[in-house]
Amino acid sequence: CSREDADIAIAQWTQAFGIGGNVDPRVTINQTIPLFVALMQKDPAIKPLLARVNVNDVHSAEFGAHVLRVVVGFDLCISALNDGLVLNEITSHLAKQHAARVGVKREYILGFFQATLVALPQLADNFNTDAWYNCALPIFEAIAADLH
Ligand code: HEM
Repeated sequence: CSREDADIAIAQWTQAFGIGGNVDPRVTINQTIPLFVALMQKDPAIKPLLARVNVNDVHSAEFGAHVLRVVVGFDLCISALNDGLVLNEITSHLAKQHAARVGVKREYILGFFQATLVALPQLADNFNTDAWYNCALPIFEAIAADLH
């Protein structure tokens, strides 16, 4: 993840999900819900893990709040791409939070990376797959580091 890759990944993520700009957070939430829905269709074992955040109604305020926590958490990571020490602190914290949730598997987090690969080209101009692989994939891997 070169400095150039990082800058591209940050810019395209920000454009697509609108965090840090003037985009209504409801837009961000509505764009992210289908990623979780696709993940759960692929692997139904994910659904019970999200029962506490009202996954039975993905358009509920509770599920929206959960999705926003995920996006904001990921945004913190992406925004720290040019500061390895900070990035490491954030991903370590996220890794611990997920390791504490029994049933969350490494493949779910990596599946979420794949879901972003499908969604981002539709949301960002001239989406750069290489930059996303080089810079975003290591973030997902770091979040999954303590999972099996
Ligand atoms: C880049 C990807 C992800 C990020 C940045 C992320 C971030 C977060 C954050 C910030 C929380 C709240 C933690 C807390 O307050 O304790 C959370 C909770 C959680 N995440 Fe993730 N998450 C990601 C992907 C996933 C995926 C793919 C799954 C699939 C199973 C998942 C499962 C959970 C569960 C089960 C919780 C707890 C829900 C609850 O409050 O009951 N996460 N995540």
